[in-house]
Amino acid sequence: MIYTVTLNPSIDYIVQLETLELGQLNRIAQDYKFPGGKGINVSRILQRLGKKNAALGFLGGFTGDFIRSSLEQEGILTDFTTISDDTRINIKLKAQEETEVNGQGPTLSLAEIADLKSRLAAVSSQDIVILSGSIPPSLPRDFYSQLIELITAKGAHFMIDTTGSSLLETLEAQPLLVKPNHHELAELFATSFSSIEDILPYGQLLLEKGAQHVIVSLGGDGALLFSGDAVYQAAPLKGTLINSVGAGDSMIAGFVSQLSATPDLELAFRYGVACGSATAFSADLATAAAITDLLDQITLKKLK
Ligand SMILES: Nc1ncnc2c1ncn2[C@@H]1O[C@H](COP(=O)(O)OP(=O)(O)O)[C@@H](O)[C@H]1O
Ligand SMILES: O=P(O)(O)OC[C@H]1O[C@](O)(COP(=O)(O)O)[C@@H](O)[C@@H]1O
Repeated sequence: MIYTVTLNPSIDYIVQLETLELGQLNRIAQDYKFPGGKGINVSRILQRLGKKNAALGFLGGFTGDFIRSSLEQEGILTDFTTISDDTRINIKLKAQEETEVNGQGPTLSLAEIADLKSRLAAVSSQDIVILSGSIPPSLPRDFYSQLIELITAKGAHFMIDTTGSSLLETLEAQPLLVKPNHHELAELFATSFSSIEDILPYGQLLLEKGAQHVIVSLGGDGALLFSGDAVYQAAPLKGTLINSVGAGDSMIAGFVSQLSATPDLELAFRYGVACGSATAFSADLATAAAITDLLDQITLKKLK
């Protein structure tokens, strides 16, 4: 079974405007509300790919109710911890350029935190747990490490998608996958990249530090996969960018959906790229049909 854990879910409020003028009254052309947060996006794509999974994390208030019922309507198993504070709303402004305004997240009580841990204690060696997204401010900074200790003690595998020291600290526990985008990777090692060649040593460094597979996503420029001594590059896919929110999460879902079923790494990477791009070309997350349409268009090059 695949579990996703979203410590800081959100309603993603997508707002489209012709132009955004700060300090003026702006009228919205179109808006959408989607259940969001990184692990929740992974769950939604896994479900569309026919992979049974359960979504865990903290949900509270009217915003939390919206997310829970949206996921249940899509047939996703939910096992969230109910909290007394409201789940956040993240604003995604699509005007001349994309601007994101993400909330900090709710305050959590000790009992709520203990409840999440007890739900996760049910995992076994057959399971994969996907830990994804930011940590609400009331949780200790090493909270992911605490969860990883609990998960690996049960023999389950995990993947993690977070940033900064929260990511680095978890590498020695050998995550199945980490997927920084190139900005996050540069920030992680206080450097900057001007070419694919610049990125290669840092992807390999994440493997050396313990990750089993590394994907470095490059937004509209494709992606790189590092595994063992091999490095693959996926060429960019052409299409009209509609909403890139959730593209990275979709990529993780596509990759893990295959990795959990076959040892064919290239196929898993193709699925990852197809899911990421299909989401970037959609208003909401990608549909199964949109993903299948893109699968044949992906070109992989083995760099090493
Ligand atoms: N504009 C785009 N055109 C085509 N594919 C895209 C586009 N944006 C994202 N993708 C696909 O989705 C993947 C993840 O997107 P990215 O923006 O790098 O991740 P994140 O959302 O984590 O920042 C990319 O590696 C790429 O395959
Ligand atoms: O937990 P964070 O880092 O604030 O990110 C949450 C946001 O990330 C998203 O999961 C999208 O993530 P990606 O675009 O990286 O795939 C949104 O749904 C959500 O608003």
